[in-house]
Amino acid sequence: MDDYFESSSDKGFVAEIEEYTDPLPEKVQVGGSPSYRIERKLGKGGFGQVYVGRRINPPNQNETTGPNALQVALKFERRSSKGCNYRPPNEWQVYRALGGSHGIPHVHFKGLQNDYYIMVMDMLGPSLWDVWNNNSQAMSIEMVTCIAIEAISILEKLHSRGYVHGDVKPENFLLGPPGTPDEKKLYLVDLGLATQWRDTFTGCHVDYDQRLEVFRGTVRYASVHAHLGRTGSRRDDLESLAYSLICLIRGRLPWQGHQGENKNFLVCKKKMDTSPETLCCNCPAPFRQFVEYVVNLKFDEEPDYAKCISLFDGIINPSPDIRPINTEGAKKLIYQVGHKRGRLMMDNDEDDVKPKRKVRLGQPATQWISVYNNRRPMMQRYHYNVADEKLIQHIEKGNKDGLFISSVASCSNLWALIMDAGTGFSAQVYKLSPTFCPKEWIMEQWKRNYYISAIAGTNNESSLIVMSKGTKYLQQSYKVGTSFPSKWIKKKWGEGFHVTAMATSGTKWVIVMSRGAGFSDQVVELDFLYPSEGIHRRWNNDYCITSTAATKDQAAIVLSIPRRKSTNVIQETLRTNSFPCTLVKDKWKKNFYIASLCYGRTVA
Ligand SMILES: Nc1ncnc2c1ncn2[C@@H]1O[C@H](COP(=O)(O)OP(=O)(O)OP(=O)(O)O)[C@@H](O)[C@H]1O
Repeated sequence: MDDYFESSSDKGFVAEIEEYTDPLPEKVQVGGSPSYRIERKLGKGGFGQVYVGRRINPPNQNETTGPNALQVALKFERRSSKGCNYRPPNEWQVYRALGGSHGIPHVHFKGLQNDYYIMVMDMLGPSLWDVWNNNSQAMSIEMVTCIAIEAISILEKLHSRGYVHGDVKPENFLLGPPGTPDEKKLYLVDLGLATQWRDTFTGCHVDYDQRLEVFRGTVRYASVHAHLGRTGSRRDDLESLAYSLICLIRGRLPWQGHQGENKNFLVCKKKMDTSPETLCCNCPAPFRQFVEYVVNLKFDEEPDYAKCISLFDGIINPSPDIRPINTEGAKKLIYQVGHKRGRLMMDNDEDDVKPKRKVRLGQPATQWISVYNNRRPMMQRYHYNVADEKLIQHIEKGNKDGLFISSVASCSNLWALIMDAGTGFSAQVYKLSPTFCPKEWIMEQWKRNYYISAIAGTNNESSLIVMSKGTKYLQQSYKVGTSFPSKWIKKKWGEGFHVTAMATSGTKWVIVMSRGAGFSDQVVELDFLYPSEGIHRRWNNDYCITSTAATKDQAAIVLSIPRRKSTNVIQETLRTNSFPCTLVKDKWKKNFYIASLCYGRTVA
């Protein structure tokens, strides 16, 4: 029997900066391109590095863009880098699909030379981050407004081709080369993290998933869903754009400055805790409305790009010619949509962009989360607000009536106890312990073939552990951590274990995993609020909730597919400020019985 007591140090995946030791080739010529000499460095990112390439034998005519241009941008990625892993970079394929479409630079040649994958692309100008930085770290509202509407149109185009960018940020928006007719044009570069939101063959939206251990993107601008490892979709690019715009106006985002191994968690928590009003203070109202709209988008919802653009109508200079950024793309988009509807401009009053529900109010709420399973009638009993010394009475009475404990939870250091006749257990022991998880006692019971079947912890570290005989489990293991141990769970899934119980104590988590749990698959929904959308999507895919736990910051819901498909469970959930006494009775009348219970974070 193995157990784990170390605190977890799970960190999201962040692109690692690579240091290059191999020299770059002196002369670049790939895929039938002209030969270039490498000049100054343009920038260095996560995986690649970008240089100016100047033609060695330039033709007489001086072209600024296109395959014959005198100067090009050369993006190098080492073959052995993490991003490539001896295969052409993902970015190549995305540029093949998108290069040259509105707001995406042309890639003219690409190929492998020496140890490098090299991409030859149109040379562009400074990034928005450079412009902001060179202007004493400031940018006018007028400029940011133009960027907003043009960037939305670029994203619309990119999304319409089935891709999401995955790393929208000021550093990845470039202007055209200074002193050329394109100097006011906006471009989006770095397609290295782009993924498809639409399946090429079926044309359907890709499936929703949450893989907590995966983080791709840039912490400062990442959407909350990206932090939480959810499959990227169109809403994420728009959320990152919103953060980029606010950062350009305000110079700073409220979640900057966090460091250390918990950075990802703290930044994400702050994003959830910051209301659109607070985030957008000192910004014109359309920016707040844009934030409210994008943070409320569903996973597969098609954003209304034209409406987003029209939010900024009132604060943009009506004359496009004197705008600091070329907004041709935005104009075209509004025109197309207007045309479809038989008019040129959107009528803002008709159906305004309003959030359907407010998910981020900046006020954390803590509630009871109770889960009910539809099953054959049985006796179930609940007790709540139970003090330590009263526990024994309730448990003994329940046992006498043929009931075993099925769930336990804690609120304000008092216990909630669910006992019922349908557990299938043959014997049960419990321990009320002043420490979170009393290792010796648990090991002792494991030796006697009892397995943990329910567990709860209070804010002051005491815990109630229930261990039972007659479970299906073959082996059990648990881990206590100061953050949700997603990596450990993933590892144990690989060894045939499934989560069978969870609890929290303050900010600590304990996860119990068992072999032989009778599940064919399992997923975790973790969020800074009750993950309603994720739960519904999982329910639609035959998962049902099998464990819940929450801290004052986060709620974790484990959902599983039973191995025996005949077990067709119908589930309902409730979130209530006080213990749902009368509601439970209503559920019983309909043959729904409490299957899981916890107290913690529900809405932000
Ligand atoms: N076509 C271009 N013309 C001019 N400068 C460019 C061009 N492409 C990239 N750059 C510069 O190089 C920087 C890094 O490029 P890019 O983002 O494509 O690389 P990356 O390694 O994928 O970076 P990261 O993933 O960290 O954002 C950009 O921020 C920009 O300053």
